[in-house]
Order: sequence, then C-alpha cells, then structure tokens
Amino acid sequence: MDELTAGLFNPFASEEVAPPNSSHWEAKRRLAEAVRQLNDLLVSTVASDAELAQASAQVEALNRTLADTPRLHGTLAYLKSGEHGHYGEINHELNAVGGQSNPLAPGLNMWLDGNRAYGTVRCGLAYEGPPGFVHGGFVAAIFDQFLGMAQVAGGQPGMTGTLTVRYLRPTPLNTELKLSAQLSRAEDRKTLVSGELRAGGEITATAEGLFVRPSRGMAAMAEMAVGNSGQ
Ligand SMILES: CCCCCCCC(=O)SCCNC(=O)CCNC(=O)[C@H](O)C(C)(C)COP(=O)(O)OP(=O)(O)OC[C@H]1O[C@@H](n2cnc3c(N)ncnc32)[C@H](O)[C@@H]1OP(=O)(O)O
Repeated sequence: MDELTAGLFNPFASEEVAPPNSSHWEAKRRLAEAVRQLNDLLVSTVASDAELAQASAQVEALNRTLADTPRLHGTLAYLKSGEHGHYGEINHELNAVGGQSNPLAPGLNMWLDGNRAYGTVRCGLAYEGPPGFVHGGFVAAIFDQFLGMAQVAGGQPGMTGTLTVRYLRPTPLNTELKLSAQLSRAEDRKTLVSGELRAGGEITATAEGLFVRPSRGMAAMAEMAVGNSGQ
C-alpha cells in the first residue's frame, strides 16, 4: 500500500459507523446532517415565496460566515495539514458518496467481513429520479463507492476502470437499502467485484466493477490532482 491507500480501510472493520476521530469531525458531521435535512426540506417545502426568500437570505448569510473561516481545499490539503487524521479517516468524512461529513453523501454505511462486503444506505427525497424512486445515477454512484471498498479484500486496491449496473426494478426512496458484494477475481493490478442492492428483501440492482491499480501507483494520482481543488 502506498501513502494514499494506507489506513483507508479501518473505518470498514465493523458494522458500527466509525466514530469521528476529533471534535472537528464530530462538529462537521452535525453540520452535514443539518444540511442533509435542509436539502430534504428544500425539495419538499411548498412555503410561500416570502418564506423562501427569507430562508435564502439566512443560508446566504451562513455561507458568507463559513467563507470567511480558514479552509482546506480537498482531501490532500487535509492530509498535508497533519491535523485531521490519515487519508482513510479524511476520506471517510469527506468522500462524495460515503463521507459522513459530506452532506452530498446519502449516509452510506459499509463494512468488510473477510472476502465479503456489506452496506446499508437510505436515500431521501433529494435523490428522487423516477417518481418515488432513487435516481439511477445515484444507484451507480453507491455501487461505485461500495464495490470500491469491497475490492480491498483483493489486496491491490485501484481506481474504477469499468462499472456495469443492471437495474432490475426501481429502487425505493426513504427505505433502508442493503448492499452486499464479493470478490470475483483479483490478479495483478486488476480486481473484479460483484454486488447487489436490495430493498425489502428484493434485489433492485446488481453491479460488477473492475478496479485497476494504476501503473504509477495510487500516490501518483495525487500528483495528477494538484490544482484541481478550486483554491
Ligand atoms: C482504494 C481506493 C478506492 C477507490 C474507489 C474508486 C471510486 C472511484 O470513483 S475512482 C474514479 C473513477 N475512475 C477513474 O477516474 C479512473 C480513470 N482511469 C485511470 O486512471 C486509468 O485509466 C486506470 C488507472 C484505470 C488504468 O490505467 P493504467 O494503470 O495505465 O492501466 P494499464 O497499465 O494501461 O492497464 C492495466 C490493465 O488494466 C486494463 N484496463 C485499464 N483500464 C481499464 C478500464 N477502464 N476498464 C477495464 N480494464 C482496464 C488494461 O486492459 C490492462 O489489462 P491487461 O493487463 O490484461 O492488459
């Protein structure tokens, strides 16, 4: 393992969501949950125009306050600060799909048990695609992240090369969804993982992911990323 992937998988050692490793992440998880609720409320409220304008002004004021605080742009900046844990912990907080402190992430919980991986997730109204059901792009994103975690059992974690999702039936919103995956093959730099997503015991989608460990190593991806974080 290199610098980027070292320690990445500790948060997935058990079914319990790994607790925040500092008061900073604890506070940020609380804020992230509030923003998730805000997102849910935003898409569902039919408040008056005046109420919406007032809410906008309040959120805009909060944005100005946070914009004036010290900021770190991207996971690598957090890593370099040396104050926010190792990469695995930072990724566990900020990842776009699995991050506990990222309100974009739907609250995906994942854990490994030998060669098998398990997970749960619940997608609220903000994830609606077809009426009452989860947007297919988010189903794919959940699989990408989940299979990406499951591949570590192969010992050569890499980037998603190919992800194939088969949508068998619509995946319901506001329902506990269960994920499971297993390693199909791990050879050289390539790891093949397959998984399924269930709602109420029924499989709604299956997926297969081929992960490729970059020839230049995962740390080289970090070098390529310099300048991408919008500073
Ligand atoms: C531990 C971290 C967890 C990460 C979870 C990941 C979640 C993500 O969303 S990752 C983001 C999405 N993915 C990406 O952005 C990846 C972008 N692509 C790349 O960076 C590169 O193309 C990468 C790393 C996939 C392969 O590059 P490189 O190492 O140069 O591959 P290369 O040496 O040419 O090929 C190695 C082998 O893999 C195969 N391969 C390469 N790319 C792919 C691909 N996209 N699909 C299938 N097979 C591929 C090649 O055919 C070759 O096979 P063989 O050895 O049998 O000839």
